[in-house]
Amino acid sequence: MKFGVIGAGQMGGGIAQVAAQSGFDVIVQDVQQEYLDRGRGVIEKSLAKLHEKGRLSELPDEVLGRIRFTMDLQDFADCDLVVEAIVENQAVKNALFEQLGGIVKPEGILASNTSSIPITALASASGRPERFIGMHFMNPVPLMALVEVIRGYATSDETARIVTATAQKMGKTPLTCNDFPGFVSNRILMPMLNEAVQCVMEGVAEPEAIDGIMKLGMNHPMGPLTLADFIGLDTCLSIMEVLHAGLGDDKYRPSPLLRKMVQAGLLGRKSGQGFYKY
Ligand SMILES: CC(=O)CC(=O)SCCNC(=O)CCNC(=O)[C@H](O)C(C)(C)COP(=O)(O)OP(=O)(O)OC[C@H]1O[C@@H](n2cnc3c(N)ncnc32)[C@H](O)[C@@H]1OP(=O)(O)O
Ligand SMILES: NC(=O)C1=CN([C@@H]2O[C@H](COP(=O)(O)OP(=O)(O)OC[C@H]3O[C@@H](n4cnc5c(N)ncnc54)[C@H](OP(=O)(O)O)[C@@H]3O)[C@@H](O)[C@H]2O)C=CC1
Repeated sequence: MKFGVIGAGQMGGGIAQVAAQSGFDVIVQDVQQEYLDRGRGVIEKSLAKLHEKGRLSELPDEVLGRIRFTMDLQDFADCDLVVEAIVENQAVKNALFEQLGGIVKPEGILASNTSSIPITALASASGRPERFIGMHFMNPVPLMALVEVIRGYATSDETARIVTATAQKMGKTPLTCNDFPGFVSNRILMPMLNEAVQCVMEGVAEPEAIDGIMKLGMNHPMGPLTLADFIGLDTCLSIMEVLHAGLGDDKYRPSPLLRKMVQAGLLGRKSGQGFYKY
């Protein structure tokens, strides 16, 4: 299978890495050489770590050798499956899928790793709604077991079957849901993270205490503010906005502090500062 990934950020890089570990030939695109180089560096570090722990069946260079990096979308023409992992913005994703729909061979499947944007809307933009699906990996992709598979209104059974089988070949457990705002994962997770931000804003407790309470009290592997920093506060805000607009209930209102931090460029780990400094 020829596996395409658009976006070499934290998710795109992880998806490309795991696809290559599974034996697929992978091509990764981003809009600037600098982002491709950064993505490659992250993949190299992750492969080295997995190798060191005896969790790779091949040498890191053999896996890396199956990944090609490009800035040219035309290189995706012969892909069997393309997973998009660019910024969480519907207009930007729509424009990309309009383009990809005209480039990738007609039998190729297009998938989005979106956290919350309606799969059915992106499917319409692609011009091939039967061969369009949500393939939602979790962060960090090399370590997390789940792929949330989201069927759009017109996704065919064949597309769902191929994508489910591909996720299994990647060593993941695919679980399927329908196309509602935030799907299952972020409809449940993100209001909790947003509430943690609201607790900071209201002075309920310091960030360290909020995270400690949820880690030690609920056995969560990361506290909610650490996790929000890890995901990216810009991505968290975009997801809350989709939930708020899509479900029309004020219980999904993004915390004003979350919005202010994003406006200030405090995006979490990827910008060097969020609730914590990195
Ligand atoms: C927003 C969305 O749309 C959807 C989402 O993805 S929501 C986010 C979902 N993800 C989560 O909720 C993650 C929550 N956190 C966790 O599950 C855990 O903290 C974790 C799996 C990330 C790490 O687990 P852990 O074993 O308890 O922590 P930790 O000891 O720090 O890390 C384990 C090892 O993995 C390594 N590691 C971390 N990321 C890695 C990666 N990408 N590749 C390879 N190794 C990695 C660490 O370096 C560490 O190595 P050492 O043992 O040598 O130090
Ligand atoms: N972060 C997370 O925990 C998770 C995120 N997701 C989803 O995955 C997607 C990517 O998120 P994440 O990896 O965190 O984001 P990042 O910001 O790390 O990466 C996004 C990448 O896409 C690039 N990009 C932006 N616009 C375009 C474009 N038009 N064409 C090609 N590349 C582009 C970005 O470049 P630039 O730097 O120029 O913006 C960047 O390299 C989002 O939809 C997000 O919701 C899903 C699961 C978990």
